Amino acid sequence: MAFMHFDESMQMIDDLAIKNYKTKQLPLMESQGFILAEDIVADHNSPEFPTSAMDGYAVIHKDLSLGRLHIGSINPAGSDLKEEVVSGMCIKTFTGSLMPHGADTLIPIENVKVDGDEIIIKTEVPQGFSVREPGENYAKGQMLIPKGTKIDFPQIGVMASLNIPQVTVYEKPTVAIISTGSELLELGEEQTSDAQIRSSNNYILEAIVKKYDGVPLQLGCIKDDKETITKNISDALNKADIVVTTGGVSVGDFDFVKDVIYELGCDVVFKGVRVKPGQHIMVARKEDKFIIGLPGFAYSSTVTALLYLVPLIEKLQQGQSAMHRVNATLKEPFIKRAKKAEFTACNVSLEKGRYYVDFEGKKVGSSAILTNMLGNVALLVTSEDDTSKEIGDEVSVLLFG
Ligand SMILES: Nc1nc2c(c(=O)[nH]1)N[C@H]1C(S)=C(S)[C@@H](COP(=O)(O)OP(=O)(O)OC[C@H]3O[C@@H](n4cnc5c(N)ncnc54)[C@H](O)[C@@H]3O)O[C@H]1N2
Ligand code: MOO
Repeated sequence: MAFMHFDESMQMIDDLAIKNYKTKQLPLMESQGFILAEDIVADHNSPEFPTSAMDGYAVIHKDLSLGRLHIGSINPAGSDLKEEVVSGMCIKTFTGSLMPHGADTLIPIENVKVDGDEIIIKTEVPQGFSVREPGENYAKGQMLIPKGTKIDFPQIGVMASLNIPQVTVYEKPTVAIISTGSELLELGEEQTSDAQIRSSNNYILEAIVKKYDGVPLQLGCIKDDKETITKNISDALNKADIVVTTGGVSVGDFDFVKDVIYELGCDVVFKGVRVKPGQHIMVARKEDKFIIGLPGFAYSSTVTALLYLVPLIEKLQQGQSAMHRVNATLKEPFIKRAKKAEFTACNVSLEKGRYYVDFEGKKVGSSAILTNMLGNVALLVTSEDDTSKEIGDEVSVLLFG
């Protein structure tokens, strides 16, 4: 099967339609970090009534020219004052108090001198000064937070002010993680042969899932044995919304994962993309569940998880992309090595509002070099039609958010 263009594979992920989204209700204070599954619309004005924004005296503006006003009464915040301001008088009013009826302006304490039960106007203020009009913060019917927003402190605050104790959110998808490879040792497992290597893939994937709003279900490492792989993937598919595997997707005699995915009766969205690293990537679906077969190499599985797994986690929650592309200037030449879309680990720095890219400390070699992901890392993105680049050239860089 011919490998597809990287952009086409991205478009196919984008076009995947979800039939039934999973949502749930959460108490407001447990909803931080979830994605909102309902529009939040104001059901009242804030403030509901004209409210004082300073400590001072509520007056009728045209009375300021009288120079002196009688203090009729006192109106602390929280009191439901019935008395009205009439010409020639004022009511002492505080920050957060409702403006008394009749008054249109609040003259601050600093602008007057108190003389017995009267105030003397020292410095006038314009009409309406320090009066918060109804709807100043938000107006009844106003759409405040659209569905699809990730809930963080500003949303929590605004929803609290709207008296929303329960909120409908998308469930974070459960992502089952399986690494395949008979050579793999889990964390802490004793090494018994020189042919064994320590697995990093299933752990880095768990961390990626957590960072990008999924719930990881760590299933560890399994052997390159077709029966074991079949059983583990089909069990995982029952328990999770997304199953992600690493290894076993290329052309070796023991690369069973791709065959198992076909044999489980999944619809293969694509298999094989002109991308480096990760050309053997496989994405399949079974109704609203997904299986992603990532290549075994540590750098490949990490990059392809960011490119394909993260958007699927976001898609199941109607979320927005946490990663974004920016333009940057090359501080070193970049040698284009493959006629594929390439994602090359680079160092990114921000200087005077511009991003710069260099490759200091980054090794050129196989897709096993996971340490290239350390440091202030981002991915330099080039397309299959790009050629090598020079110092000073503008390039596109993917930041991890
Ligand atoms: N004849 C060909 N050989 C290979 C091709 C090809 O097209 N023709 N493609 C190469 C590319 S590109 C990649 S990427 C790998 C992908 O192979 P698999 O996905 O089948 O992965 P494995 O062979 O199982 O493993 C590859 C490599 O990664 C190590 N590995 C595996 N799992 C882990 C883990 N959990 N943690 C850390 N490292 C892991 C494994 O030991 C191998 O060294 O195929 C190329 N070959
Ligand atoms: O798929 Mo491989 O990741 O290009 O090394």
